[in-house]
Amino acid sequence: MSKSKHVRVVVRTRPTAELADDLIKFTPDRKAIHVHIPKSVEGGYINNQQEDWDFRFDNLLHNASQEAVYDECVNAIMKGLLDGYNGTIMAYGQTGAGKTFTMTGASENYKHRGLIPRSISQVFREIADRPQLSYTARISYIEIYNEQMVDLLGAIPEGVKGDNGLNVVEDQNGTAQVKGLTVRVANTEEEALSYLFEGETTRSIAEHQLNRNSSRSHCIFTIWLESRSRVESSEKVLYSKLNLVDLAGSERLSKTQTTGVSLREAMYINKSLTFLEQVIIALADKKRGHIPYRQSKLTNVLRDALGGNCSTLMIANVRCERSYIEETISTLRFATRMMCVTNIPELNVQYDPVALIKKYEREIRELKQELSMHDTLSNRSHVQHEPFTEPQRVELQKLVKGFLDNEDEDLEIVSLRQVKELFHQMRVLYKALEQENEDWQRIHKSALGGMATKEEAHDTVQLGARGLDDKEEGVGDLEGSGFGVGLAPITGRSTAGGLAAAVGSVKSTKPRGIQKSRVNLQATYTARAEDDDDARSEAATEATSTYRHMEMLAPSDLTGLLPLPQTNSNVTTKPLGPPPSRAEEFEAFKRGRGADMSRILAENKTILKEKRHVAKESAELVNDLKRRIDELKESVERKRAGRGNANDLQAGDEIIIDEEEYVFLNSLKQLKEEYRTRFDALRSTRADIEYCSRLVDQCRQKLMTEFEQWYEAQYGGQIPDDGSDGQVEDMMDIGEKFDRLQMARMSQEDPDSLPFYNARKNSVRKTQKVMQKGRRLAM
Ligand SMILES: Nc1ncnc2c1ncn2[C@@H]1O[C@H](COP(=O)(O)OP(=O)(O)OP(=O)(O)O)[C@@H](O)[C@H]1O
Repeated sequence: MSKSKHVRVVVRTRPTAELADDLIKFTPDRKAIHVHIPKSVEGGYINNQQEDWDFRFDNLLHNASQEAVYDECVNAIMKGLLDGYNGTIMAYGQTGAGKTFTMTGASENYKHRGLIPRSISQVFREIADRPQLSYTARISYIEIYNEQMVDLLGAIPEGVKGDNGLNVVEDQNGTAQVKGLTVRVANTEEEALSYLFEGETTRSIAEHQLNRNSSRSHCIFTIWLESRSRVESSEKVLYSKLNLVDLAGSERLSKTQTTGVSLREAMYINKSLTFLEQVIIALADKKRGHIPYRQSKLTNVLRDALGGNCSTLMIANVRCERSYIEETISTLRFATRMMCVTNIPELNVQYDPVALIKKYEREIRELKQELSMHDTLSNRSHVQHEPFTEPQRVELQKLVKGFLDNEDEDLEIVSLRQVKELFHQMRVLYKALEQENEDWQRIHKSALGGMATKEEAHDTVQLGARGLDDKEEGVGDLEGSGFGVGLAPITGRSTAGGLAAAVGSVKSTKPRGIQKSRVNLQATYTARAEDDDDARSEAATEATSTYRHMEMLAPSDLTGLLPLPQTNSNVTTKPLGPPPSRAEEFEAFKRGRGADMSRILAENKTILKEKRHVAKESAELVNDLKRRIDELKESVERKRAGRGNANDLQAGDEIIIDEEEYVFLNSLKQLKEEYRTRFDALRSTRADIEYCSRLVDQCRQKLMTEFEQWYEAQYGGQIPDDGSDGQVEDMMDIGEKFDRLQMARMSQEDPDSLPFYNARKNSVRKTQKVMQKGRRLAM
């Protein structure tokens, strides 16, 4: 059924007592017809060009019974229909040649019933004979009259115009469908037959009401079948249909006029049959690309029967009386052309999505069972095939983070699902980093915009000489002096002069008044963990999240709290005499106009102090852990050395360790885990400290800038009565004072060392900045 097949054509003659046997001869094999019309004959036939015609068809049914016609025309197509192939049987011929008799038959006489009722009966018989399949039969019946479609199973049409809501559309497979057509389910043969009769009734009512001639219309009765197996997987659904088409009379226009058919009707009939002929000619011409199906409703609706995926059969109904010889030749010529049309019958299979999903679920279940069996047999029982849970995702993210931080040398790959999740987590981290970077730059820009020289927070907890970034020894290495917590070395500090020189103010887009800024603090340090342990403790996460949403007041939140300096000389009232000392005024300023900022500065300092304290304790703990780890490592090394040379071992020999070494190794593992946890917590705290320091600096800067502006507005460029240069000693915190003292001491001891000192300080600062940036990017 998958090979191309030409349209089968069977000629059926209407029985007559006046057979023109001198003009029409049938070959003994009943496959061919010879028509002979001698030139100058009486009776009015015009035949100047040709005398003889030979037509060959698939079969000739002369004086055949309805049953014989059915057996010849329908049996093969019916079998295909039940198996999922489409079929079309159409009756073509002049008016009165027996098309309707062939297709519908005489409704009052059971013996003379036509192909449609016989097909219905056989469909239900076949369905009953195939209990292994579940069939659904549906019926539709459509009439095309003057290029208008009428749904014969729908409401009786009220007017002659329009298609009564019917529309020919193409589905996704390019198959034409009549949208809006009533398609009724027929559970029994009787039900299906009742639809046929209902359609006939509607047709005759319409004929009567609208003054139609039913022989001028095309009728398409369709049996739709849907089948699925009751025993096998039922997601496979077969769809098929059988079109039983009774075409309008094919007589020529001149003839219709003589028989009283209205010109308009005759033109429509002629037109649609001409289009049918054009389609058939186009299909017969293998070089033709375009087939003009859309020219008429008939060809559009029947497109899958004409050069499509249907098994198609045409019954050419002819009359063999002398007076109809011309029409008979015309019908036989059309039928001959029709034989050149080839169709490629195809199985119409679709898959029920719901049943398909059920089937796939079943298959997946079975495959999982098989996979888990396989895993067990190949010692891969830890491999997970289910989607990852949220905690597992968090764990994987930690793994990725450790890998990116160089803490873990390798990521152990256990399954494709895990690889995908790792990549996903990598993307998540990358996005977070990008966002963080953007946020940081924004904060940095707005908050530090005014800080010209004081670039680094000077009270930051400093690492020891071999700090967090020491790639070889790791954090807290005692040999490298471990963590140093407290005052930073002098190289890490800025000068009081630098602080005093800082100018500018921080702009804020927030409304006036204090606002708390929620800042996402993310540890920005990169450190290499010493060993290849991939387990990271939850405590680290907790430690990070404790400060993640720490609320501190940023100086930018205070914009508008401080009084704006009054620069308008008309408004400012300058006191007479030398201005008071800046220090005194600054103290007064902190109690008055700058009270809020001063308070916030103090609060931020307190928070910073607390965090330093936490960091100090944390660093001590980490150092202690490191020391214990080193001790244990040495003990393990000693044990190993005592075991002798590993080279002495033969292949397959097992290394045996004693109980003490086992305890050492166990403790070592636990200590390392704790070390990582503490280390992560420390790193998180340090990130918080860095941020807090920055805030403290900003607050201080803001307070001082506001004060300077206020002082300038108050006293202009007057020299204070204390003779100071305007620097505010009181504004310096202990770190700044320390810096200054150092500077003073060094300039006293060796004034030449100052440039060196300053250059080194700047270089350290730059290096710190670069490293910080690198860490941020690596996170
Ligand atoms: N094979 C046949 N045996 C007996 N009677 C027939 C046969 N073919 C046609 N007739 C009779 O001929 C008459 C016209 O037939 P029918 O209506 O089927 O022609 P038609 O081709 O459908 O015409 P129209 O195009 O007008 O619909 C009917 O009365 C029908 O009973």
